[in-house]
Amino acid sequence: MANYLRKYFIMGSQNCNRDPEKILTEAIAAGITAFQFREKGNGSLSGEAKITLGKKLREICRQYTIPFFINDDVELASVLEVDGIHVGQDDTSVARLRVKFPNLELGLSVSNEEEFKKSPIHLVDYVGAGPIFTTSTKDDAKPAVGTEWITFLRNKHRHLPIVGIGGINEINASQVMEAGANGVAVISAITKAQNIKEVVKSL
Ligand SMILES: Cc1ncc(COP(=O)(O)OP(=O)(O)O)c(N)n1
Ligand SMILES: Cc1nc(C(=O)O)sc1CCOP(=O)(O)O
Ligand SMILES: [Mg+2]
Repeated sequence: MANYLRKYFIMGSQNCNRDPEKILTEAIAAGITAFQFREKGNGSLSGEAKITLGKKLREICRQYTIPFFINDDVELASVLEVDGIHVGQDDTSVARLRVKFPNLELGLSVSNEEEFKKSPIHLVDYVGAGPIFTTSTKDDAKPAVGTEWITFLRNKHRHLPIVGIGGINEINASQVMEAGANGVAVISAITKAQNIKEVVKSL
């Protein structure tokens, strides 16, 4: 059941202080199980530059058979021949995506009870639950919800694939798993790591 969620790495060039291709290649060698291209926020690329980087990162994932997700950008989903799409509550609806991309994995962010109530859980392959801890990576992140949020979702849906996100690192990842998550999604824990191999192993 969605084993690819276990160590889910998310990255865009705006998160990197060195070559994103090198960071992704090191993270794959270290054992990540999925990758999401999230080119978004201050300093991110757009237009042709975004597509060019997306193609390079997609090719690396293809080479190592790592599932490749795109964040938000539905047009790029086809261009990059992605394995899956991750959307939030205010992005393209999961219902539309399910019709347009019947064979892709679909992930949806669910950050609180209000969002949970209006989410078509039966249409998604997994939910991204967070921010579990405080994060400085996403400017418009909602308030941290703690690992209780994972427990809440797990009690509602015993078999729902859940990935925790937000402020997760090699030290607190075990709390997220113990609360019932299938995996952890991280950005800065890997992009800012001194030693990617050690961090991914510890996750
Ligand atoms: C695995 C995963 N979970 C949550 C998110 C956040 O998605 P969203 O709420 O749409 O916010 P942005 O990432 O688009 O800023 C995610 N990307 N991945
Ligand atoms: C992209 C994203 N989504 C979040 C959510 O709560 O939905 S938190 C977040 C940023 C995660 O970055 P880091 O691992 O560096 O904290
Ligand atoms: Mg989004």
